[in-house]
Amino acid sequence: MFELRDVTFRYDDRLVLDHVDLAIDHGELVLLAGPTGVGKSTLLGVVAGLVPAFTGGTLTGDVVIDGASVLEVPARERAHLVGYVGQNPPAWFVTDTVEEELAFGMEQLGLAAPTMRRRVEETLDLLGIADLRHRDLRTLSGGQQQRVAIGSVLTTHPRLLVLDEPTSALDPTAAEDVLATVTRLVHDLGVSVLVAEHRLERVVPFADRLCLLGEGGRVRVGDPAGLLVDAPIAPPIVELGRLAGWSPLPLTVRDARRRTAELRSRLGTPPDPLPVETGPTGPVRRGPAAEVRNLVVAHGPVPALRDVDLDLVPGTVTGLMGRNGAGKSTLLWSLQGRHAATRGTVRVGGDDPHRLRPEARRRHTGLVPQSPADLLYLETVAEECAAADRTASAAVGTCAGLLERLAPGIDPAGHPRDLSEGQRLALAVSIVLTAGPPVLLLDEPTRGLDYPGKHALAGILRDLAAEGRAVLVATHDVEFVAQVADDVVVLAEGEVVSSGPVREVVAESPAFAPQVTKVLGPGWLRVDEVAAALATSAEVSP
Ligand SMILES: Nc1ncnc2c1ncn2[C@@H]1O[C@H](COP(=O)(O)OP(=O)(O)OP(=O)(O)O)[C@@H](O)[C@H]1O
Ligand SMILES: Nc1ncnc2c1ncn2[C@@H]1O[C@H](COP(=O)(O)OP(=O)(O)OP(=O)(O)O)[C@@H](O)[C@H]1O
Repeated sequence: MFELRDVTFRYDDRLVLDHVDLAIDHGELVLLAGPTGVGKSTLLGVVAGLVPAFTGGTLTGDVVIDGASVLEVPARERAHLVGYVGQNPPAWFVTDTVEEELAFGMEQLGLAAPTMRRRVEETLDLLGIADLRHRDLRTLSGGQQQRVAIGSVLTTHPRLLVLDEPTSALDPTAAEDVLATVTRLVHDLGVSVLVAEHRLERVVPFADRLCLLGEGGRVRVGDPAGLLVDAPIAPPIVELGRLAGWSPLPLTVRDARRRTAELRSRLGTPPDPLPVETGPTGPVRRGPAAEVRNLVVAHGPVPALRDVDLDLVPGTVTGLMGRNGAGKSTLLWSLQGRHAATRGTVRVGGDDPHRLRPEARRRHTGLVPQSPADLLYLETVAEECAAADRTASAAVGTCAGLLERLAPGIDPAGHPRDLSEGQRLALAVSIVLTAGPPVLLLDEPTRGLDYPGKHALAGILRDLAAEGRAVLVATHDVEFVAQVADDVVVLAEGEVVSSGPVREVVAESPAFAPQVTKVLGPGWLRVDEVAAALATSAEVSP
């Protein structure tokens, strides 16, 4: 049994956790949720012994594991009790290769060699990374790194597993597999798990209880379905349930499907029926802002992209999806110019971006990288925003205005290093969007963002597209794609395996379908469409 007892934590003048009590039983999975920057990572850090030791700030209260206080036990010595996976796996890697990383924690615990060997093999299989075992950690894709990080704590068989946004870099299928693996440990070994996650749709089905952390640092803990009735954050399926007046709220697609007959009868046909084979309709599209033809890009012997064709059209938001390691980031960096084409061509605004100087590249494209900290180098948030406005010759306050829409309430005098993951991402996105180049590339831009933040980002990207920009978003967040994308391109092992209008592509593939499509069938993507259809049908038949 694990407990936080009356924990209060503050950074100087900012109260982050206010008299928090939380108990987690053996074999229980608790989901921690709350708005961007509210203090979820801080709470997990308290449990793992990182806060306040590595962050500063003042902590009162107690952290208890199996009846004994661990407050005075340093993080390193808590490692056999608490397995912690942070938000940015590469920052935590201590070795060079996948196998070494999986073994490292066990070596620290002094486990016998045969045990270590067995657990490494088991974990490689469990997480589907056996073929990566000898790879250099730095060359792995984001999702591959995430799996290794989770594997490296699983091998130590901790009593409590603490995971900070473990699924944000994982493709939908991998996310489900990893959570199922964790749940199996919970059940078989009685491990306790505390997971912080914004994508509630992914984790709620696995959660025994929900802990909601609100502004002001107060928590509410309880049964997920009960708490979500009026929680400020809710996955699409819960919003759908609230709209339809379902009680108790369904938390899984399966539960929701059983209740849809009545809702469907009120809904009529989907908003934008699947296009029939009559060719494109709608506004005439202009020529592409970026063109990729027969592109092959190899990192060493194995090509990461094989014969890829892609057009990015002004006025369009394109979602780029596909399994971990499918080649999404490689494609973005090829469009940006960092990667050279091994074969084939890339043209952005008519030029080969790889041959351009950095300033010229920036005029053509803006890229928000997977690790947003790479873009930040100044001392305060305000300085970053002012520099972004100056560089882009944008009106003073442009960048700060974008930031306020994405993640409200950030202290402009704060250091970017002290931002939460979602706040830092919002700042990086704001800086790139301030420049407003004709082609915008975003690599997994919803990490750390709560539902309102994602909604705001979707709105901003739609506005930029409406101004005539071409936007390409690589993401595993199927709900975000449903909100923002016109078209979707799916990569598999470096090849384009499907592309077209979002409604068609996601309806064809269960892995990429958002919850509303899974519940109501092809044609429906978002809760707001369902709400609009219900309003119309109420007008027609009062
Ligand atoms: N060293 C620090 N000094 C001052 N404030 C800090 C420091 N570290 C974090 N903060 C602030 O504390 C708050 C909580 O941050 P935390 O990372 O715990 O949030 P979070 O809920 O995990 O966010 P996200 O959803 O983005 O992951 C944020 O507002 C952040 O700006
Ligand atoms: N420097 C490198 N050396 C060897 N292989 C590499 C290197 N960089 C990337 N790769 C491999 O190329 C493939 C494509 O990687 P990429 O980062 O483009 O995938 P991704 O679709 O963005 O994945 P994710 O969704 O996990 O972020 C992966 O298998 C990755 O391991």
